[in-house]
Amino acid sequence: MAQTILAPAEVDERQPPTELFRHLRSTPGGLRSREAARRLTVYGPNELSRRHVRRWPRQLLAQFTQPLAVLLMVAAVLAWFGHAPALGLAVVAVILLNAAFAFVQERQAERAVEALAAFLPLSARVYRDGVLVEAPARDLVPGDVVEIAEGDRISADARMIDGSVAVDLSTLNGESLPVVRAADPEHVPGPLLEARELVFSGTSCTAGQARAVVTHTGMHTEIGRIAALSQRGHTEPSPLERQVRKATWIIAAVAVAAGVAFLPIGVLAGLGWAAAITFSIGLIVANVPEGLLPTITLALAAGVRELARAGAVVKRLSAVETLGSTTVICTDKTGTLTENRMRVTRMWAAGRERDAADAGGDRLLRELAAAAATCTTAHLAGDGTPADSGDPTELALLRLAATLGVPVRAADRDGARTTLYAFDPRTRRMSTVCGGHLYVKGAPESVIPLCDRHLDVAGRFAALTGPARAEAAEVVDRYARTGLRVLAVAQRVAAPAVLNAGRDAAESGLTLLGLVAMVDPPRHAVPEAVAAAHRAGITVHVITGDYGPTAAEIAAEVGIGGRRVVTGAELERMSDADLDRLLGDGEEIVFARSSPESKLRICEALRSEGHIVAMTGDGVNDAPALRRADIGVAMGRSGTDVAREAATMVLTDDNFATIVRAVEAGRRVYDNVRKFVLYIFAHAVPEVVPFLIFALSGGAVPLPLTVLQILAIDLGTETLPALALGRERAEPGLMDRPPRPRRAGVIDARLLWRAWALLGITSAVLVLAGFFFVLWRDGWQPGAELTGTAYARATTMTFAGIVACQIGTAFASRTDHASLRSIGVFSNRLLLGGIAFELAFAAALIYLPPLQAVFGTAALGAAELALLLPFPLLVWGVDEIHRARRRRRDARPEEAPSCSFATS
Ligand SMILES: Nc1ncnc2c1ncn2[C@@H]1O[C@H](COP(=O)(O)OP(=O)(O)OP(=O)(O)O)[C@@H](O)[C@H]1O
Repeated sequence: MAQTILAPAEVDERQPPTELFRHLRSTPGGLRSREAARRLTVYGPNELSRRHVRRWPRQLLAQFTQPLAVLLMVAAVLAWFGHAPALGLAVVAVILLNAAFAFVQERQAERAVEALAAFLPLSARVYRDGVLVEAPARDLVPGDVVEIAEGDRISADARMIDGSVAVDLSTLNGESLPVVRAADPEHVPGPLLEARELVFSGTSCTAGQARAVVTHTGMHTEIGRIAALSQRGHTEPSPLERQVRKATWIIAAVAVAAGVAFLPIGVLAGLGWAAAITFSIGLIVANVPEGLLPTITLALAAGVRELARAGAVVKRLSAVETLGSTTVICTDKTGTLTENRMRVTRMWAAGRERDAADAGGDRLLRELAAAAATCTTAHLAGDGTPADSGDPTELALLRLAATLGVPVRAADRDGARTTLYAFDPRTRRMSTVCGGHLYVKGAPESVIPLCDRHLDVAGRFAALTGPARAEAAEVVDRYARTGLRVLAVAQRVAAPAVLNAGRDAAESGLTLLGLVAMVDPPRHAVPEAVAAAHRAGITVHVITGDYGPTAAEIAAEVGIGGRRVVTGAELERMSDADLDRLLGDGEEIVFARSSPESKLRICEALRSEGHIVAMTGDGVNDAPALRRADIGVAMGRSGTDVAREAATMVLTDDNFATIVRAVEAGRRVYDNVRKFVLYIFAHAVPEVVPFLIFALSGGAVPLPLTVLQILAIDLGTETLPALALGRERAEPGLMDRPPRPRRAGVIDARLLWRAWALLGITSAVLVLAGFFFVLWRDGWQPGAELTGTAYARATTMTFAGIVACQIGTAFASRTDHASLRSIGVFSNRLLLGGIAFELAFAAALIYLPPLQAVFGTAALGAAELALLLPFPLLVWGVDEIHRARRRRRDARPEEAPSCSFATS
């Protein structure tokens, strides 16, 4: 069919469908795939090309206007005027290096988030070669005929050709109320966005089902024309980043205060103004933690990337840290705890019960299976679609009918159907009308009350009396208690006009044909994941549309909670205060037959109690609860596009176990941020104390460290080990701790105590010991002048001492609680590499003559090196003992932290 195609702008979507098809050279059966492929090369992929705004120059420039950079610039200028041009140049180098470092890290973080889009490709159901297939939305072309159903994101501008849908147009016009769109065979004038017969790319379908022919794709769609929408949104800093920014400021203020305070002290100690100014500046530059923020952003981005690989795509960097403090997970049952692979195992009709495998010989059970299979819209593989498509419950019914020898072919079923009353999650039933027959299937409590007749033991129609109802109810409960999902199937024979007249009129006076019960086994990784969540102090509630006893049994099989079941009706009657009390008990609850509104209500109640809530959902109506939860979790496979858009995290494997893995990753990232903050903070004490000694001795002790040596440590030797700490693996016991309280700061008193008091003071003592050792060997007397190589060797020893101590600090920082042995001394290869770099850098500074000249260093001899050798071990050892004592204290029962939110 090689022919010319209209340019996109020439397609008039308002003309009647027959003309539109002619213009688009298509048919209601869609395009052939060869033709679609040809059009794809002509029109290009159906995606919004980002306007290529060059952002990087602005981003790079922004690095230099950061307040901390400005502070450093002031320092550089002061150094210049203070006759210390070398220091001035060094500070400029620091500014440049920092800006480059931050810029690269920010770009990497941005890319990590952008790359996630590839994990969540949008797809569309489109007719190709007359068959309905699922294709990537980017492959849609004008002329394609697509099917649109509840929960779909509409991926191209299209004109409806049959059916009707409710559409949420808020992305185009800001209106949040859905509007109804339906096919219209006429030419309809009026404003484009208000046209009743058109649907637009970027909007979503909230109800109904329809077919439509694509008129515009990619940048030719309405949304493509709205240029602003194709630009990237502004990313908010995460709470962790905000906290760290605040802490950075506090530390910068302390550094400046210390620097300024040093000035008069230095002068009084006989340093002279120029040297004192140089020193103040050095102190400030060294202690302003410039690289902290970008490093944290990068750690979060690394977490995002790793989570995506594990099957959890998060859309915001901040979600990673929120995940780590999750206290409650509210999960669906079907597909999340279970495999969503249903198989009918038991059947009941006319007082007879059979295993599905043995039911083939029973006429009534075969008729029951055929009726249930007729009341479906799913497709088995090879029957109109290449793979199974549709609701797993319906696929199970289609398979059952085929096994019992009464297969229902999709083409016959759809051809005979005159009306479809789609599955309504509120009433929990669906019906189809074929001529004079109505077939209904759904939750037994929904279907049986509409029945007034049933098949009696002899297979004749009889009134559905009280005892017969009681018998059916008893069977339902008995099946449900073993974890089976039970559906009731009913029919009605009446005049087609009555059955097609509307749902309420049609679904009454039904005849109960029987019950089918299906297994949906729990996913095998779930019990272990639930146990892990419990050890981590996380409560798991199940919120499901399924029947109470079924849900309670599945919950019990995977290890969730007591057997407290609250039905949707009970929840509706419950006051807010009662709900708070119920949730406050800490008991795990199964909310059965619940509605999307109850999800929202439970979420609100938990959040108001201070919980951090992760909530799963897959339907259109779940979107508000997903938005409201701290972490809205949508299903990548079975969920609707609408739920995926509302969620913060999308599970590409729909598996509960992945949520728990994501919580663990969140905790680990947060822990690692603390690790490198600890490491970076610890050096402050051994750098500052020597100056205090110099100042307090009134200059009797020479200044133990030069400014450039400080800069070499903070901006040279330490950088790689700090980054490597951000990549530490999870510490043992990470998931045995209770969740971090919502308000806990990343930099707390314990961290500061460990950094400054424990690691810092130990290092300072060792460093000074090294310094005095060199002085003593040189026969120095207090108050005596030290010059030349002797002084250079002494300061070099301080420099090398700090480097050696920081190696010990790096190993100590690797764990928060656990012993180093439990994680393996050599398990962080990056850190080993970082330390090797640190040693090589330090050695170059100490032994290479050109660098000696710049940094005022001198070669150290064997005795000095021998003295330095135990420093790392001593620093690490002190911290190891501290952690061991803490572990012992935590293990004492009366002081052990509670591992369960319930009992805390
Ligand atoms: N395709 C269907 N046709 C008729 N009834 C159905 C269909 N699917 C589900 N039901 C009935 O509606 C009930 C609720 O289904 P719904 O899809 O809301 O929740 P669910 O899949 O059981 O569980 P979850 O909320 O955990 O995903 C089911 O228990 C079943 O009785």
